[in-house]
Amino acid sequence: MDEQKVLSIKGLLDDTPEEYLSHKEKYENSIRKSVLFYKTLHSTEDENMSVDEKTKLNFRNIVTSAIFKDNSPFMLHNSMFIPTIMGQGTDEQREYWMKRAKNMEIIGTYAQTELGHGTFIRGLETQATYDPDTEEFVLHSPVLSSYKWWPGGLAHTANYCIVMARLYIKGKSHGIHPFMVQIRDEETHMPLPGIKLGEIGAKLGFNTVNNGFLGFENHRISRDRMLMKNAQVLKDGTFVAGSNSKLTYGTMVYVRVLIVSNMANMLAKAVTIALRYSAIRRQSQPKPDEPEPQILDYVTQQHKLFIAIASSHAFYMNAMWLWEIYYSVSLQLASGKLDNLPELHALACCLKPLSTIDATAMIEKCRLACGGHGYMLSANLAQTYGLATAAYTYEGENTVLLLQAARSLVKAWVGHVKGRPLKGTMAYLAGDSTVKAWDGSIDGIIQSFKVVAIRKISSVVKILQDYEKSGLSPEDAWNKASVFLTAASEAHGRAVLLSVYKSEMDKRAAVLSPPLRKVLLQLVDLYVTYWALEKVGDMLLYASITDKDVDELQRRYIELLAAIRPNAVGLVDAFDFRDEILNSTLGAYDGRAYERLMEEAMKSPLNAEPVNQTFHKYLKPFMRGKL
Ligand SMILES: CC(C)(COP(=O)(O)OP(=O)(O)OC[C@H]1O[C@@H](n2cnc3c(N)ncnc32)[C@H](O)[C@@H]1OP(=O)(O)O)[C@@H](O)C(=O)NCCC(=O)NCCSC(=O)/C=C/CCCCCCCCCCCCC(=O)O
Ligand SMILES: Cc1cc2nc3c(=O)[nH]c(=O)nc-3n(C[C@H](O)[C@H](O)[C@H](O)COP(=O)(O)OP(=O)(O)OC[C@H]3O[C@@H](n4cnc5c(N)ncnc54)[C@H](O)[C@@H]3O)c2cc1C
Repeated sequence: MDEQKVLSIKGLLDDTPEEYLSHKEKYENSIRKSVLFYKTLHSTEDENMSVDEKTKLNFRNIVTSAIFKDNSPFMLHNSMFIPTIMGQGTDEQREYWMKRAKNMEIIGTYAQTELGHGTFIRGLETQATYDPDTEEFVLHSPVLSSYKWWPGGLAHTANYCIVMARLYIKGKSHGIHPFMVQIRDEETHMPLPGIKLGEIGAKLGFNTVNNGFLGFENHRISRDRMLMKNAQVLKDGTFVAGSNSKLTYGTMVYVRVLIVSNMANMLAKAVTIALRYSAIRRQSQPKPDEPEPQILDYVTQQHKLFIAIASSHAFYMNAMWLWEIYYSVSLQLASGKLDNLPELHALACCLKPLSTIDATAMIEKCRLACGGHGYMLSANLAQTYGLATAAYTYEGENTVLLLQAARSLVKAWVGHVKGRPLKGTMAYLAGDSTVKAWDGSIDGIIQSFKVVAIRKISSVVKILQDYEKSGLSPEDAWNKASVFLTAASEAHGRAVLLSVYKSEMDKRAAVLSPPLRKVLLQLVDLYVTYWALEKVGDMLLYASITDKDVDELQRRYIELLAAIRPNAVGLVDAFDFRDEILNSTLGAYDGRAYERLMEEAMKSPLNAEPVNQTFHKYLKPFMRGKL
């Protein structure tokens, strides 16, 4: 977005420090900013969102997620409401609803999770009962646990939403399907009859996303409000099943792919803040006759921060790679070819968890690396953590997704043992898993991660088979082995993250200037070496690493930190975040952290007066023994 647009947005926003607003004021301020922002953003977009509308949407998501500290109440409109219309609507439904949604004539959200169910979609209780006499669906929330609970923007912002409900026809359940439901009057914004709406309350973060609850009391919608691309209900109530019931879960796969790039973005913001602050902060005096050094010169500080730079690059490369796979599978699905969907699902179920686990931990490490000032809300590290850690849970809780990936890995391995060929990102499982001697090169270490994954998958399959031989049901065997099933998925995910980061960088290296190539490949080396040391137990067990090899790896790691140090500030400047986007007293480009901390402190309402009224009301009588 060009300079003028950003500046005009900044001017339009005219931000008041959200930290001192009430819960209600925060929401109202966020609506004000969102409206102004989208008005400006909208005018910069190609009106005919071309073929790859999702890429354009991703752009809008990127900027939206970046410009709001706690995210916008419009977030779900772009990230799930519109993608669901695109992915689940018939051509005519897309034609009608996409126009209204893209022009912001309506604001939508995605209501799937209920008070009683989030992970187990097949357990959702919201009912959509077809009435052939009136050709309508009757939406009903039979019990409290069936209330929709969590959807962003649902409480007071959206006037439409996609409701994932259980379809009943003549008393028979036909599974979960998407329904377009108007929830508020377009003129008065009052909830429509038979619809209960409200906000779910204050949260760890996301406090301006307006997460809400929704209950139905026999609310009727016309038949054409069921999004019928993947399954249909005819006028007479005949149900026409789709080619694969999981196609209705398509939006979740899309968002999981989006989250990997979002984690790259979040982590880049946090490490920009922490690293710039580490360059201006001076502390302690290791050498008596020298001035206090920049804390960035402490190797422990480099250890905390440089991996975050490399991880952001790794997530970004993996996200772009995964996005390509998503895009090609989407085109295949559109032509009825489903056989690559399981692999895409398994990949998303690995990379979304690993990127959120790593990003959450590393963003927290960035905060901790900034001492007391990192604890200030004005540093914008706590809020960034709050946004990232939410992604551990939403869009499929990480444990559950890793178990989903394990399901695919176990099936692939069992098939391989029976002679079925492996393909795509699991083809390496057919490779030789015996490591004669440790190979400390980048490719050698990546190969060792693949061996670790092969060995973990094969051993957990053996555990499962032994449990079943002992008489346990497959479900009980699965549950008993589940800790090591998630470990096998993580190992597979690590192998994918490392090999894709390396191969994607190799592709780009050829067009980079030699100095830039050198620095970026140092980050690849740092990433691979860091994880080899983090997973040294696995390397000892499965990859024949010796104590001498570990010693060499540690020395290489230390040298890499030293090599990256001169370019560290340049590497975070290269993320090119404007101060308005970083929104941080510690991370501003000019390095005036202390002045900004003081400026922000003076905005505290408590500083409006030298003596607070509680002195005369409470303190003074208390201290005088007169209370
Ligand atoms: C998968 C489950 C956990 C289990 O479902 P179940 O029905 O029990 O299925 P199983 O029996 O286990 O498996 C059956 C088979 O189906 C296959 N399967 C399952 N799911 C899928 C799928 N999605 N696709 C394809 N296939 C699937 C499975 O492999 C089995 O196959 P087989 O039998 O082995 O052959 C399921 O219940 C589940 O998915 N649960 C999770 C629920 C969930 O994800 N909920 C999400 C609700 S919406 C939400 O949380 C929204 C949150 C807010 C989102 C905000 C978005 C922000 C994005 C970022 C914005 C900014 C971006 C900026 C970008 C940048 O910064 O760059
Ligand atoms: C900030 C935020 C925004 C959200 N926005 C939306 C939204 O816009 N729309 C929407 O529909 N939803 C939204 N959600 C809801 C989110 O999708 C759910 O919270 C998530 O799917 C997890 O479901 P749950 O909360 O019911 O937890 P549960 O499914 O009850 O899981 C709780 C715990 O039980 C464990 N567990 C559950 N099942 C299994 C299993 N099979 N095996 C092993 N362990 C298991 C999990 O590991 C988890 O730790 C949002 C959530 C958050 C935090």
